[in-house]
Amino acid sequence: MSGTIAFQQSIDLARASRIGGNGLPDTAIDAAFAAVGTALARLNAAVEKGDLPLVDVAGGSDDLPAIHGAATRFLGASPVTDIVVLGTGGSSLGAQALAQLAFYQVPGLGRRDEPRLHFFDNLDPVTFGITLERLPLDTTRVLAVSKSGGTGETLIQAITLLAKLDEAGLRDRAASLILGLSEPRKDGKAHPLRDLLEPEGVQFLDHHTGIGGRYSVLSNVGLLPAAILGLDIDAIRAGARAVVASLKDGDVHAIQPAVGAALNVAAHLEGKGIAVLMAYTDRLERFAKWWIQLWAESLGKKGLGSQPVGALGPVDQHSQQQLYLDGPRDKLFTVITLDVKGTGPLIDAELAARAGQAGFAGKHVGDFVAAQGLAMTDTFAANGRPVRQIRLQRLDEYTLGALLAQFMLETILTGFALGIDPFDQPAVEEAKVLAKQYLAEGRG
Ligand SMILES: O=P(O)(O)OC[C@H]1O[C@](O)(CO)[C@@H](O)[C@@H]1O
Repeated sequence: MSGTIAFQQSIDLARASRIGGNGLPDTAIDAAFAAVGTALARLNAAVEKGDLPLVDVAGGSDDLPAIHGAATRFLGASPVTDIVVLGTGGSSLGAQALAQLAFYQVPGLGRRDEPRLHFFDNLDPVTFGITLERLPLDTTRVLAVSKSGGTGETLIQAITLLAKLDEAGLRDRAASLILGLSEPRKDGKAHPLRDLLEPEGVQFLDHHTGIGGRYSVLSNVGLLPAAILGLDIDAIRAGARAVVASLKDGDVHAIQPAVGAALNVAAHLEGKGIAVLMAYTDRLERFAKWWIQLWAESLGKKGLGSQPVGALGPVDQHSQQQLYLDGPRDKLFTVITLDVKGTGPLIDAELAARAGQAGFAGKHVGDFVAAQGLAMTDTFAANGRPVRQIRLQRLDEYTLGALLAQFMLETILTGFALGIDPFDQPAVEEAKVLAKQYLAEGRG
């Protein structure tokens, strides 16, 4: 039996019938649901045939003991002060989204406990150089992730790190300090990351060959770092499983990824070219980053697709709200709120009165944030800006697993419904190849 879906979704305030003429007309939403119904049948048939391993993995649990075991071996017996994850795009962003549950890079707070966590998904000579100097290498563990094994950034980081170990007299310990995660070597073919690290004795876990990087968060790519951080990966999967199981529920209007896809398809039909995801919790800041890659790389093809924008509430109310409410009517908004009423520090009544804010008195910080999320949603609607609401009771592993599954499935269904292949990314190769050529030629 599958569990309950960890969030509530409503598209009511996206409808023109609710918010006026600039909302999405029912005719567009009905047409979108018809297209998504066909897309859903295609998706379910592909799952049935075993052609969509990402869905099997998201809904399964057989591989979890192996991931737990790998996490234990990775940490080893001696104390670990720092964990470095090398990898970019889909080899990093999903793990970062999960790591925010353990307060990784949460704005204004960050993670204070050891092991410290470093995701090097962007290549910056200054940042990487300084961190390499500062890292206590003998108590650092490195996870090098790349589906293809050929990504320049990841390779350069791995090469320089290996050289640093050498310099520190630790190269003979590379096998216990580094773990790789990549596709298996194909017969007779070069595999740059394995070719680099395996001669040092570095072990590799296999990246599922049938799961693209941006869809890999619920595989060992996201769950190994999560397990290393002590997150409950079984609960992450359980949350995802509930969403996956709902795909067979029958009524397309009640299947949450299908509802989300229909909304986006309707927005497409109405010429809204920008999708904004605004979450009212710091711990979903990386989730938005993860979704941006998922959405952009999956759907931005052949002149189609919408521009994903990540926003954080309430801070972006003080940055982008003016444009959102009064700028071009080209956006579909998704507001994710967390039930934070009654949580956080109490606002002292006397001090609130002194600041002339009697309305703050006796309230909690969470009461204000909850009021802001609702006020923002209602203001979108009042200004005729279509907005989808996703409400979370709590933010934990189960909920995040559900959200990750929801947004991956919604993306696939949107692609299928619009006639876009959501699994390839033909355009990204060009600049990658050129960059390696320019590097060899000394250009830049
Ligand atoms: O996991 P890899 O093969 O290193 O690729 C990293 C990222 O680079 C891309 O290929 C884009 O350049 C993404 O699709 C992918 O997630």
